[in-house]
This record gives sequence, structure tokens and C-alpha cells, in this order.
Amino acid sequence: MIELKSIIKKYGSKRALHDVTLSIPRGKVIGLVGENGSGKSTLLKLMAGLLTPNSGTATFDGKPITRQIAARIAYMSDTDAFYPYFTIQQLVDFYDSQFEDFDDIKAKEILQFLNMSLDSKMKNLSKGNRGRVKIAVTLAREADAYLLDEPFSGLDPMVRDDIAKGLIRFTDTERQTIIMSTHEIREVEPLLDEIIVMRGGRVIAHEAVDEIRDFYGIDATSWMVSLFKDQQVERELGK
Ligand SMILES: Nc1ncnc2c1ncn2[C@@H]1O[C@H](COP(=O)(O)OP(=O)(O)OP(=O)(O)O)[C@@H](O)[C@H]1O
Repeated sequence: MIELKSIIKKYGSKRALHDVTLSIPRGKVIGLVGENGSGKSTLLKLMAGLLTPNSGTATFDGKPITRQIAARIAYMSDTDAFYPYFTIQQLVDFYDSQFEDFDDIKAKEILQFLNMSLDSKMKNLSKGNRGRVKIAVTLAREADAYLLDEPFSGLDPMVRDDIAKGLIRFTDTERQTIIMSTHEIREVEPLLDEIIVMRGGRVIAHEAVDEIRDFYGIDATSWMVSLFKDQQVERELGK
């Protein structure tokens, strides 16, 4: 579905992505992990058509990814820049006016599932509840892919659990793909089909979670730790 070939992305003279080649299939839940500054957000924005690469190609179902791809891909940023005086209802109406694939009935169903009331004002919500609203309006789009930048970051375990349940309940993982960047790998591992690991702007591994368990006989978190240790040893040996 999404194909990236030899992508280089620079901010000024600084390279954020180095020669990234990736194939993202339909119907998978994929975790995007890596240290701070490794390029996860840049990669998600590029797949969402919000950034263009300096070189390489990015396609969605064979067509070049451009700003128009936003009609098929629901991108959720790691910041929340909601208009503070909106009520949740007004926010739902705003999303409805912006995205053709937005389903306001589904939005209300997800908000109800997350115990959010439509007449609350955004500015009065806790960070956790803003996180709930943000995921609700994102998942209310009937998109082909959901690109979620750190959906769990800074949220307490109850909110994280609600968001994880919402992801399972309100997406169709047979035909929709979810890619989420996260530092909470241990927590989201049960949700994941695949893991992409980034380091220093490069993709250093892309594996199916089942294969990690079957082939290496360890869970994905331990596998990731050993991957980083091996790389460190290789670097020290000057390989
Ligand atoms: N707008 C920008 N201008 C200049 N440099 C940027 C910009 N956005 C990101 N970078 C740099 O590009 C690199 C990759 O950043 P990116 O935000 O993609 O990493 P990340 O893995 O998402 O990090 P984090 O886990 O901290 O969110 C970093 O070195 C960062 O400082």
C-alpha cells in the first residue's frame, strides 16, 4: 500500500532520514520505534504527504504521495493544537467539514465509548481527555491508513488502555493499516503485527512480531534491546 524507496529527507543541511526503503502492507498494525530524534515523526509526516522528500520516491497504491493523500490517510500529530473555545461537538463538526471520509455517527460512538461528553469545552479538558478526543476524531475517519504520532505519550495508564481498546474496536484491521510511533513498546506489543525500528534516520529493522517470537524466541521488547546492543558492539568494533 505505502512504498518508500531510497528516501532522503533533510531539514536545511541536516539529514533526518537516510536512504529509507520500506513497504507497508494493508491490514497491519505497525509500531514505529526508536530513540528521540531518530526520524519517526519525519517518516510519518512524509507518508501522510505533509513533507516531501529531497530524493527517493513515496507512493500510495502506486501513486506518488502528495498533499492530496490526506484524503485517504488519517494523520494524528503528537501535538494538540485544538481551538480551545470549541466544544467537542464543535470540533466534531469542524472535522466533518474538513474530511469527506469523516463519520460523525462513528465519532459520537467513539466519544461515548471513551466517556466524553459532547458539550465539554476543549480548554477545560485534562491532557488525558484531550488525548481521548484526539484519537476519537482521528478514528472517526474511514481512512485506508491511520498514522499516529505517539498516541500514548504523556498519558496515564487508564487513558493509554482506553486508546488501545478504541484502536482495536473502531478500526478494521483486515483492510486498514495503523502505524503508530511509540516509546511504550512493551505496552503496545500485544497490538502489533510488525515493528519498524529506526536509528539515526535509518530503518535498522522491520520484522513481524510473530517471527521475532518464533525465530528469536523472545518478546519484541527484548529483541529491540538486543538489536541496539548489537549495533553498539558493531560500532565499537568499527564494523
Ligand atoms: N522542523 C525541523 N527543522 C529542523 N530539524 C528538524 C525538524 N523536525 C525534526 N528535525 C530534526 O530531524 C531529526 C528527526 O526528528 P524527528 O522529529 O523526525 O524524530 P523522532 O524520532 O520523531 O523524535 P522524538 O521521538 O523525539 O519525537 C532530529 O534530529 C530533529 O532534530
